[in-house]
This record gives sequence, structure tokens and C-alpha cells, in this order.
Amino acid sequence: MEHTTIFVVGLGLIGGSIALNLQNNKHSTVIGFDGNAKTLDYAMQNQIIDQQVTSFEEGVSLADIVFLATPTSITRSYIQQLEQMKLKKELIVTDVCSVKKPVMETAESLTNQKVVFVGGHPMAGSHKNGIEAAKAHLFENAYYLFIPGTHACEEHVSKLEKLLSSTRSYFVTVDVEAHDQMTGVISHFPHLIASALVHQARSWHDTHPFLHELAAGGFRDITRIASSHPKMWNDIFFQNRETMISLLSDWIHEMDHLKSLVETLEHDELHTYLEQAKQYRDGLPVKQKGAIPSFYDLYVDIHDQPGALSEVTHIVAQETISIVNIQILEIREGISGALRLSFQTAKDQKHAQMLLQSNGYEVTIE
Ligand SMILES: NC(=O)C1=CN([C@@H]2O[C@H](COP(=O)(O)OP(=O)(O)OC[C@H]3O[C@@H](n4cnc5c(N)ncnc54)[C@H](O)[C@@H]3O)[C@@H](O)[C@H]2O)C=CC1
Ligand SMILES: O=C(O)C(=O)Cc1ccc(O)cc1
Repeated sequence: MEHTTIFVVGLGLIGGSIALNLQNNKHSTVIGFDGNAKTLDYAMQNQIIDQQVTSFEEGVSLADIVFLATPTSITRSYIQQLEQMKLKKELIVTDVCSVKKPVMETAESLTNQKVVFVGGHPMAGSHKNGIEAAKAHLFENAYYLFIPGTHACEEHVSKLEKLLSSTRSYFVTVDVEAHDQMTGVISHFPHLIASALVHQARSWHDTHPFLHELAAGGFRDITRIASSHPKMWNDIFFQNRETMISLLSDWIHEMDHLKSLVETLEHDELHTYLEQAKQYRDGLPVKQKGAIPSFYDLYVDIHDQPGALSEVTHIVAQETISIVNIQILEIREGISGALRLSFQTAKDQKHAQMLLQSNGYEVTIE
């Protein structure tokens, strides 16, 4: 097998997680570069990369394949820099940006014939960013979308797929418009609505300070993503501006419709509306392929006893299984309740279930 040198630019959450996956391949060398010297040191010290370089040019001169894992404006400026570079052989360049049109437009404007651009988008993330949050299993079970540029062919895409096979993602090729519309609908727009719901609750805070305590359960579920990285999401909304504007218009129209149903007491119509939403939502893939991987949840029955939470987490932590989220459900004085533990992988979920059951806990999945 031919040896491949891969250059990862931007070693944050996504670039670091990609580098960790590429490290598993003995037929490749992973070199890295980051604008932040501390990040680069961390990547070397923790064997996330094999080798570091001091500039983009240096890395490109050594590489067969380049992964650009930086914010969009920086990714575009690196693509532009490729125009002037003297390349000895074909260079496959891919990126990870959440919105594809601006990146693909920049890539299409290149006249350097040695560059083959394949847009990429791993559909998985975390509310944390930076190299310390990088994980090899971040992309497991998630879709990894490819948007080939005009000079790219199937062979280039399959080379990337092979290289990224340890991510255990599902690779799908889509075109740029479909990409930005679909991710707009299922990823970008919901973040905007989640933030709007939080603002709505906040605006009631002065009138009803107790609302803060009541904001549990459903409200927390639907607004979880409002806690994501504001700078990154702000960039995404503006880059996918056309889709966002169109979805906002549809949304305003939809809200007007709902308002009129409620005003005119259309019980049956509203019931049908809720029923149809439930049917579509219940039919969405949960534990297998999903646009964005769901967490793998376990429900542990506990009694309202002091120490139950720490005992459960201790049992799981002893086996170094990491819990990504914990929620206490329905605990009121003297009444049994449940803990919802969320894990990143199905393997961790099963392992924790077995451990807790063997310690006498009643554990359910779903
Ligand atoms: N965080 C998420 O959930 C997802 C993010 N993405 C996309 O991935 C890209 C990166 O996002 P994250 O990894 O989350 O961000 P991050 O903030 O964790 O990492 C970005 C890295 O780029 C580095 N960087 C910034 N300017 C640089 C420069 N001029 N040269 C070299 N390195 C530079 C930063 O130091 C940082 O280490 C963004 O385009 C984002 O849209 C895609 C899928 C999911
Ligand atoms: O959209 C979400 O809800 C996420 O939390 C994960 C995510 C964030 C950004 C992307 O470009 C793709 C996936």
C-alpha cells in the first residue's frame, strides 16, 4: 500500500478528531499546523499528530492530502493561497465547513490544475470546541457528507472515504445547494429557534422570576443546542443566509397559521397538526443512522435517597466510561425518580447498562 502524507490545518474539535482517526493508519503520516502555538504543542505532546510544521506552505509542500479544519473565512483564504503555490503532484484538498456554498465558490475559482477539491462536512459536533474536546469516536454513526468540486471524480472521493474509514461514519455525496438547504433545515435553523425560545423565556423572567426554576424537562430538551458556540453559529447563519431567510419566512407564516388556529378554536385542525408532527418525529431514525448522532441514553431508576447520584456515577466512572450528560428526571420528595445518563457511543451505553444492572439497578434504554 502506498504511503500517504496527510496535512491537517486547524487542530480544534473537528481537525483534532480527524487527526486522531488518521493516526490509526500505519500507511500514513499526519502532519499538523494550527494558528495557536499551544494547540500545536498539545497535538504533538498527545500524539494527535506525528509531525508539526511552522507554516501552511511547508505542510502543503510535504502533503498528498490536505484537510482544512479552520473557521470558514480562514479556510477560504488557505484555498486562495493554493493558487500561487508550485505543486509537484496532484494535491487532494478537503475541508469540514458547515456551510458549503462559500467554500465551493472559492475552490471553483482556482486555476491551479494540480489542486483537486472535495468539500467535506462531518455532521457531528459537541457543545465544546478546541483540541481538548477532540475525540476519535466523534463521528461514529454520523453522516459525513462530500461535495466534490468540478475537477474531482469518484476515485478522489473514495480515497478520502478509505482514509476516514476508522471514523465509522456514513459517507454520502451531495450537491452544494442540497447540502446547504438540508443542513439549513435540520441543523442551522433549529439553533436559531432554540435561541429564540430562550430569549422568550428570559423576557418573562422579571415578571415571573420563579420561571427559572420551572424551566426543566421539555424546555431544557428543546433549547439544549442554544448552549453551543455563539461565534461558530453566528458565522454559520450568515454563510447560509439565503436558506435562513427563506426558512424564517416559512416559519413566520407557520406561526401565523398556528395563531389563527388557536384564535378561532380549531381544535380538530390543531389536533391533526400535532398528530402529524408526532408521526413524522417518531419515524425519524434514532439509534442507527441519523443526520446528527443522538446521544446514547440510559434511564436508571433511583429512589430519592442521598448518594444515589454519586453511587451511579462512581460505578460507571470506575470503568472509565465517560458520561456526556446527566439529567435528574421527576424526583420529588419521597417519590422514585430516574436519572438519564447520556453516552457518546452505543458500546459505552451497553457497558454502563451491564455494570449498573449487576449492581442491582433497574436500567432501561428508551
Ligand atoms: N463544532 C462543530 O460542531 C462542527 C464544526 N464544523 C466546522 O469545523 C470547522 C472548525 O470548527 P471546530 O473544530 O469546532 O472549531 P475549533 O475552534 O475547535 O477549531 C478551530 C481551530 O482552527 C485554528 N485556527 C484558527 N485560525 C487559524 C489559522 N489562521 N491557521 C491555522 N489554524 C487556525 C484554531 O486555533 C483552532 O484550533 C468550522 O468551519 C465549523 O463550521 C463542522 C462540523 C461540526
Ligand atoms: O447541528 C447540530 O445540532 C450539532 O450540534 C452538531 C453539528 C454542528 C455543526 C455542524 O456543521 C454539524 C453538526
